[in-house]
Amino acid sequence: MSIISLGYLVFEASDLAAWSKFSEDVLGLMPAEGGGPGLRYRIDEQAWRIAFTEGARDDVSLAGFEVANKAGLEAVREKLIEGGVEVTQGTSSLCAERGVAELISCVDPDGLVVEIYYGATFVPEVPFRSKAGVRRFVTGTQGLGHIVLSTTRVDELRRFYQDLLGFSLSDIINMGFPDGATVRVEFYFCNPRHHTLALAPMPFPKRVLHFMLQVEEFDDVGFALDRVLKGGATLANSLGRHTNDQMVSFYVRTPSGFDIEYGWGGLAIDPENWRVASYDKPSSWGHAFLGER
Ligand SMILES: Cc1ccc(O)c(O)c1CC[C@@H]1C(=O)CC[C@]2(C)C(=O)CC[C@@H]12
Ligand SMILES: [Fe+2]
Repeated sequence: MSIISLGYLVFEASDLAAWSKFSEDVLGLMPAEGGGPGLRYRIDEQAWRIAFTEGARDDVSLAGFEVANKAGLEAVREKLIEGGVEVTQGTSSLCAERGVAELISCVDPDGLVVEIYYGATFVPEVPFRSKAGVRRFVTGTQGLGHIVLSTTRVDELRRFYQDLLGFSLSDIINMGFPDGATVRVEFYFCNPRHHTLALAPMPFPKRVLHFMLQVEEFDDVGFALDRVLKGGATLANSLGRHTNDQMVSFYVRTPSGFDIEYGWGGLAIDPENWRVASYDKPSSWGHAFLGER
């Protein structure tokens, strides 16, 4: 009884007009109906998945993780409290704003607000439709995608996400950099998506290095790549295939300075029978680094 998916993400962004154009015209997200100030987008039947509020940080400000039901919420609440984490009950107006039945809120060791909820709102009567022509994003039991956090406190974050929230290690990649440094990135799953969370112990001025959205059809990666090149957005890493989850993807620089990975073909694992693996490189081909950070 623990976390079953990454359900929603909120970012604080300084240029909402740029994000609005980028989200719809490049990424192919669908504006959500209603919802307070800022921007809110859908990628499937869920009422919203990704939101932006105006602010100077240009970083992720909140991650919403899903539990199956009330029993799941109580189990996670107990683990957090036992682990010494302060837990706040979401008010009914906050639940209404998020469109969930119930939520609790806490803060991870790096200061990221984490909400745990069940009972998300679905709007099947308004089908997902992308102005840019994206057919389907891969969500469902795999949740919205994955997020990679940069940190200098990997031990504390591992304790929080693995020992308290119940994430499991998928694998470890020891990445060598041209300057001779190696970074040990840890990948974690909570459902059949190979990783929902990764922890990268490297200095970066933001918490989020990138988050990943996966499309069902390979051509929708190609069409998105065309829109990036045509729309003047910066390609951060070229098309490539990752060693661990076998995802074919590219990375595009967002208006907030972190990246979005746009991918297809990621491995769906059997969470009950997974063995940890190690790799010594991030990609079997491609993902050439193009954009300055
Ligand atoms: C290695 C890998 C496997 C699967 C993924 O979904 C994935 O994003 C990665 C790359 C992770 C890694 C990262 O996000 C931190 C910044 C890194 C080190 C880069 O600059 C390239 C690879 C990136
Ligand atoms: Fe990724």
